[in-house]
Amino acid sequence: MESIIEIQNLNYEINNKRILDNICLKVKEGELVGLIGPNGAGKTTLLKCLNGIYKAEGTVKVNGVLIDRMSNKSLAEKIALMHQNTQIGFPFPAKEVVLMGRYPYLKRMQRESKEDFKIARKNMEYTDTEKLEDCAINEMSGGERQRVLFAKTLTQQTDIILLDEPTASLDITYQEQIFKYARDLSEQGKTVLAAIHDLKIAAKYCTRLVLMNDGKIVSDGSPEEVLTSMNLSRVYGVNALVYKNRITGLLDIYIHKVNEKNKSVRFHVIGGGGTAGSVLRQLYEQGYYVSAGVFFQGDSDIASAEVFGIDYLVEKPFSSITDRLFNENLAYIEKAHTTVLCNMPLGFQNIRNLEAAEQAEKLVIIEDDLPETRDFTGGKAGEIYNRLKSKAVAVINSSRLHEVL
Ligand SMILES: Nc1ncnc2c1ncn2[C@@H]1O[C@H](COP(=O)(O)OP(=O)(O)OP(=O)(O)O)[C@@H](O)[C@H]1O
Repeated sequence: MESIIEIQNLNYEINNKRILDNICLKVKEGELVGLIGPNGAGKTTLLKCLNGIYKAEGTVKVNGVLIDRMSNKSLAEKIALMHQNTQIGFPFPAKEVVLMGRYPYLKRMQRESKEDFKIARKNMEYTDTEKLEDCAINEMSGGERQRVLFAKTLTQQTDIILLDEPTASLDITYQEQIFKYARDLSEQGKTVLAAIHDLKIAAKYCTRLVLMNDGKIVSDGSPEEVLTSMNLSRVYGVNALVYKNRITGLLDIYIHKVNEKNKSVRFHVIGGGGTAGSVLRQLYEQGYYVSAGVFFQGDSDIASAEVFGIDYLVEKPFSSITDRLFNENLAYIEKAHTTVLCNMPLGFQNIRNLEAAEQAEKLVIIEDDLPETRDFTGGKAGEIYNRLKSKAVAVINSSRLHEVL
C-alpha cells in the first residue's frame, strides 16, 4: 500500500538548536500512530512540520505531493491538527468554533451552507458536545474545550488527523473516549497521528508507535516492539518493567526505582493464591535477592515473580508438593536471611510449604486474615501455623511490611 505521508530527512532548527534531526517516516492510510517520547523530544514540532506551520529542511509529501507545493487551503483539506492546550481568547460559542473547521472549503466572505452546519452538528453529537453549543469556548473547562476542539478537527473532514496531546485535560472517561474515536476513524480509513504521553493508552489503541528522543526517531514498530524496558529506560531515564497484565490482557508498564545497595541480602517468600504479588514487588524495589515458592501452576503469584525476575519454584496444579520441590524450597529458605510467609489459604496441597517454613531462621508472617478463616485442612495446617507464629520475629498486617524491610 502507498504511504499517505512520507517524510524524508526532515531537519528543523530554532535559534541554531536542532529540534528535529533527520526524521524519516512513512505512514500508510488507516494507521493510528502514537508519537511518544519525553518532554521536548520534538513530537509537537514534527506535527507542526507535517501541517505546514513550520517550514523545515527536507521533504514532506502527502499522497505523493510535496506540501510546499500545496496552498494552505488545500493542505487544510488534507490535514487537520488539533493543537496542544489551545487557548481562544474570544468568547465564541462552541458551535461557531466547530464550524470554523469548515474554513478550507469556504471562499472569502462565503457563508457556511446547510451541509456545513450538518457536518458540524454531527461531530458535536459524536463528541458529546451538543449541550455546550451555546457556551463560550473561553468559559469552558479544559476538558470541555478539548472535546469541542476535537469536534472542530473532525469537521475539517480530512484524511489525515494530527492530535497533539488530545487527552491532556480530559478526565479518564474522555481520555479513553478520544482514543476510541481515533480508532474508529482509523478503521474508517482515516490516518491518525497522535502525540501522547500516556504509554498505556498508546499501547492499547495505537497500531504503531514511534518513539522520539532529542529530535530523533529512536524506535518505530508495534507497541510490543517499541515499549520495551530497554527503550523506556534509555529514553525516559527510568527503570521500567513492561509486561502483559494477566487481568486485562493489555500491555502494562511499571516504573520503579530499585535500591541497588541491598543485593547481597536474601529473602524467600512463601505465598500462593495471589497473596505474594505485593510482597514480591516491595522486596524487589528494595533491591534484595528474592526467591519464592512453592507456587502451583496457574497462580497469579507466578506472573508477579516473572515480572520482577524472581527465582521461583512451581508445582503441578492440584498435586501435593513433591520431595524434590520441598527440598529445593528448604534450600532457598536456608540461604535466605529472612523468610516471609504470606496470608495464603492453607490446604493439604500446600501444607508442606508451612513445614518448610519451620526451618526458617528468621520468619516474618503476614497475617491479614485469621488462620482459622483460611485453614481448609480441619486444623492440621492451623497447628503448624501456630507453631510458626510462636517463633516468628514479626506477625504483621500486609500494609506494614515496609516497616520490617
Ligand atoms: N518556539 C520555540 N522556541 C525555542 N525552542 C522551542 C520552540 N518550540 C519548541 N522548542 C524546543 O524544541 C524542542 C522540542 O519541542 P516540542 O514541543 O516539539 O517537544 P514535545 O516532544 O512535543 O514535548 P512535550 O511532550 O513537552 O509537548 C524543545 O526542546 C523545545 O524547548
